[in-house]
Amino acid sequence: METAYSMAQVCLNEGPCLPLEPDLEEVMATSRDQKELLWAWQGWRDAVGRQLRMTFERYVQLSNKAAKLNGYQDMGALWRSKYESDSLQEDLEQLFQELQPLYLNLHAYVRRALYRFYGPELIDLRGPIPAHVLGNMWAQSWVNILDLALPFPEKPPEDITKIMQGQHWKPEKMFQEADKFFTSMGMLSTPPEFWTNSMMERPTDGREVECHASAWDFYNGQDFRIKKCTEVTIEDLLSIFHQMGHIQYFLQYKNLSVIFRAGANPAFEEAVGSVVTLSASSHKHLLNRGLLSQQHQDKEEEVNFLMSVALEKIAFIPFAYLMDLFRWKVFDGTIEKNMYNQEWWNLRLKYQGLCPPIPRTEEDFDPGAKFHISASLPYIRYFLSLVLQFQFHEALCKASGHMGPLHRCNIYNSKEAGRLLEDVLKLGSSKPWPEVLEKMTGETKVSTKALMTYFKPLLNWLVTENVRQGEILGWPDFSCSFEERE
Ligand SMILES: O=C(CCC(O)(O)[C@H](Cc1ccccc1)NC(=O)c1ccccc1)N[C@@H](Cc1ccccc1)C(=O)O
Ligand SMILES: [Zn+2]
Repeated sequence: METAYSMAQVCLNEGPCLPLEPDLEEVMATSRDQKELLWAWQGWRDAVGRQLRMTFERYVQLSNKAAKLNGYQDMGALWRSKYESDSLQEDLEQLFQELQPLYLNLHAYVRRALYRFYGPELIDLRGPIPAHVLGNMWAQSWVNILDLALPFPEKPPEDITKIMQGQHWKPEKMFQEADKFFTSMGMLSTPPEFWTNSMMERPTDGREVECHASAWDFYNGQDFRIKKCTEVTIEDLLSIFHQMGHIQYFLQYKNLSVIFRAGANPAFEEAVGSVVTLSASSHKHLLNRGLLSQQHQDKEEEVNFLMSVALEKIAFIPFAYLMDLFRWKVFDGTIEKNMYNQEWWNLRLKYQGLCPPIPRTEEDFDPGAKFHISASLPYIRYFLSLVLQFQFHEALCKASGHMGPLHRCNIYNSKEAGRLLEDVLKLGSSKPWPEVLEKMTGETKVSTKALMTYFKPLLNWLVTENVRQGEILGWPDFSCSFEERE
């Protein structure tokens, strides 16, 4: 399934066939022609999802067999056991409910912005949003339609990708930039092997590679690598920070017994790189690194900035939650194989407030169009990481002596924050993760408080704006309409 996903392409009538990275993702990110977006969206699902369906059915059977032979109810139970909690699903639902007001306000606001651009024939102001116009192949991040959803369009942010390309950034420099962030905090730098053994660009010698980024620990205390088909964009720079967070964890726990060379739990592994990205994407840091020229941000520019972070992080919440809600139900038999696609879209409607842009059938297998489903990679780790990374950010900012709003904090150069983060990462998985969380934040429970604090100024603005527009929160018109569109 993973190979089929990594090799899939969508062919133009006459002319080239386009791979997902960078071509189809570029179309989904930049096209404002809903027919072109539909072509890429449907083409990818025809090329990947449909092909994986039969294999996925067999994969479910074999996975459950393996899980049962290892004493678990089903594979979903085995995946959840990694978090060592007998109230995991209830705790996750609680976190999701706490974040709903933020998501519903963002959804209503973005729906209005898309209505303004695409019109009433595509957008129903009381209904779900079609999944192909959100700027991302899976509608998991909406940051690429910031231009359509900018609160103060007369004060557009600088285009960092253009600035990077204008400064002739190369992939290696992007990796050095991320490495420098960690060393600026007094943390560990990558060994020479990293720079010779990593694959930082898609090979041009014809080798077919899996382009979805990943970081690898070779468990010999010396060999650590990243594999990524890097493009010179701000999105890829931030993705590299995420990958270098995995590498930093490897470096910090490399002297532990091999059994403990892992994150405190899978969400901790994902949160490390993402927490550094919160600082790296701050206006202060990008200015300091010469990627922005505008000195200060006024109130309105700050709302614009918070909107860009929310389009990345808040839009992600329901997607990251439903990915394993779906798979847990497939593994425990609640979702039978002849209902995979309709149940997938039921969850996409219920949690994300999205509709497919065209009718879907059980010939399709749309979940398979996402890497982690084809690669059998659990996803709830990213949902939990989203909450954790703001809890970590708050703790590290406090350690660095930051005063003022959380969204203005940048822990670059902070040796105090570096020491706190090091002390936590050095533990690997040698302590129960609530103890590790307590060492970092003083709390033993995952809490949405820090995330809500970070976005408070934006939520205030969103609520005011949505009330002013008379928006309906949610999607009472829950049917997905497919009337023919020119
Ligand atoms: O998939 C990723 C990044 C890849 C990864 O770094 O999480 C990678 C996934 C992977 C790929 C192949 C084999 C195994 C895992 N994870 C790692 O490289 C990794 C994971 C655990 C320990 C060490 C490395 N991010 C998710 C979610 C995400 C995260 C952050 C920002 C945006 C979106 C996505 O793109 O949907
Ligand atoms: Zn990761």
